[in-house]
Amino acid sequence: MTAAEAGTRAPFRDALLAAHTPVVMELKRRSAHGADLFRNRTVEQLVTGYEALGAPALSVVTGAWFGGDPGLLAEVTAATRLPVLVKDFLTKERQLADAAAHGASAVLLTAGLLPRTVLPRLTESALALGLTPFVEVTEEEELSRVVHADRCVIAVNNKDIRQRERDPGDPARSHALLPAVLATGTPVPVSASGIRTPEQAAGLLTAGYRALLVGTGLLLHDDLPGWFARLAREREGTR
Ligand SMILES: O=P(O)(O)OC[C@@H](O)[C@@H](O)c1c[nH]c2ccccc12
Repeated sequence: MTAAEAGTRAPFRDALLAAHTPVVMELKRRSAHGADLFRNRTVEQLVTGYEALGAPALSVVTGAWFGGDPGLLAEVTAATRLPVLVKDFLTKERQLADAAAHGASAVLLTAGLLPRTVLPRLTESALALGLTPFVEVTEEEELSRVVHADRCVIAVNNKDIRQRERDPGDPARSHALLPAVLATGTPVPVSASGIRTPEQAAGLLTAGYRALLVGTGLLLHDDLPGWFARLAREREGTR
């Protein structure tokens, strides 16, 4: 698929809002510890598997820390019509334009790593390019820097990006920050990273998160239909 054809993709933010199974499913080649996560599967096989599970959107880690490379985005967007989020440490307008040119629908903006004035500027550039800013925070204070929250996805990262995500991650952070995230006015609060079990996932959705982002937990699980069936049952039980 060419980037022009990719214009038919649903906007990333809207896809999450409309999702039946609101889990952004991630393609990440390696864990922060260097463990192989693709496990001999091709991009195409992973994408097809995620689509069959009802993914509303995909995430692809292009950063070298996680075994990624810039070509991975084009491979993923060529394999799917789902909206795709690029996860990398993006700091420049040029990188956002490149992501858009390669078919991305959303870009990661890491609030804690960007200088105070840069986050608003990149948020505006992303919106002007038709990209959903996926703004990731780890602390309440970082939320005060967010602009245009109504047009952004705001995600709480349960892992510590300053430790290069080598910690296991704790969904308790998402539970603690939810009121502050909602107060920004984002329609799509997301909990990201370190979500391993369907029980954790259901707990976060029941608490009020509109969507989740899961990478390692899915990539290392051998019965994903079972994982999602369990998530559905857990959510049903709390309704
Ligand atoms: O594999 P996990 O624990 O489910 O996490 C996914 C995702 O959030 C993580 O890959 C990530 C979070 N922030 C990032 C920044 C760059 C690259 C990757 C990331």
